[in-house]
Amino acid sequence: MKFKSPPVNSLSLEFLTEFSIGLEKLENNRACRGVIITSAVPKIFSSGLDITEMCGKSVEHYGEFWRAVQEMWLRLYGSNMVTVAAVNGSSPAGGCLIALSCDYRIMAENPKFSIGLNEAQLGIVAPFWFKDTFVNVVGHRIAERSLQLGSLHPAPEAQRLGLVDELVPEEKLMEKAAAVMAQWLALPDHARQLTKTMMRKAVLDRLVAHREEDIKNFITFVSKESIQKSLRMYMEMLKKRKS
Ligand SMILES: CCCCC/C=C\CCC/C=C/CC(=O)SCCNC(=O)CCNC(=O)[C@H](O)C(C)(C)COP(=O)(O)OP(=O)(O)OC[C@H]1O[C@@H](n2cnc3c(N)ncnc32)[C@H](O)[C@@H]1OP(=O)(O)O
Repeated sequence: MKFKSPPVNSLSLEFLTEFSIGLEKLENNRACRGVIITSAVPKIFSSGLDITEMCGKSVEHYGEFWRAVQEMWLRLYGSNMVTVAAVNGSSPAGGCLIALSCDYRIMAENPKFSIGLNEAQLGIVAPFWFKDTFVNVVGHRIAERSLQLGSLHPAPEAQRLGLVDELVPEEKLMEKAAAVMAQWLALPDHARQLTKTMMRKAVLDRLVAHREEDIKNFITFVSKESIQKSLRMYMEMLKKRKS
């Protein structure tokens, strides 16, 4: 799957819905045993959740948007397929969550590309299931420090922390991703799938059990004037940085 929503592959409601439907179709296709996720937008894997979806909209919209974010994660993190992220650009916040939800992460070895859960820098808080996914990849201590500081880690640092599994030159990324996919697909599906479920079930079940509460929390949180102000200021900062 190649993300192609310029300029930055931000995860809008429309993008998330299309991504989830795409994953569902592949999941139901018995001929498809694995998926490599990458980007067709130069230098950007995904800029994370579309901030405009969280600014100045109705309560109903926030609810619909958050359900779509949850749905995407439940499908990807809970997928029976082998999932490999070929991270060919920067990947903050929700973009990082997509990579973390895959079975294996390969990143282009460009120190200008960074990845991490930077929510704290926006004045917002990563929800518990973002945190759980992060902890399952890098461990509690690294996740705690990185989350509190809202760190975006340049590719070499991300590899040192275990946030990505390996770095390769950009031109070799897809070749390497295909080789990793072949290695994982060499195992019998049933054994690999049951193992994956065993490792991920508790974290998936936690969101399923608290899904409606999580939506309510998101709506309450994002509707606060202080949070709206932080998000508006962040968007202005992005635009100013450009000019
Ligand atoms: C206690 C209870 C807690 C419950 C709380 C529940 C939930 C709250 C948590 C919600 C979770 C949110 C997770 C997220 O994903 S938030 C999004 C975080 N994303 C970012 O911080 C990335 C911001 N973007 C960048 O850093 C850069 O844009 C870049 C990705 C590095 C690319 O840089 P560059 O190539 O230089 O491009 P520009 O910066 O010029 O951007 C082009 C264009 O795109 C707009 N844009 C960028 N990112 C976003 C985005 N995420 N959403 C919307 N729009 C974005 C940018 O403003 C430019 O627009 P203009 O061309 O119109 O100026």
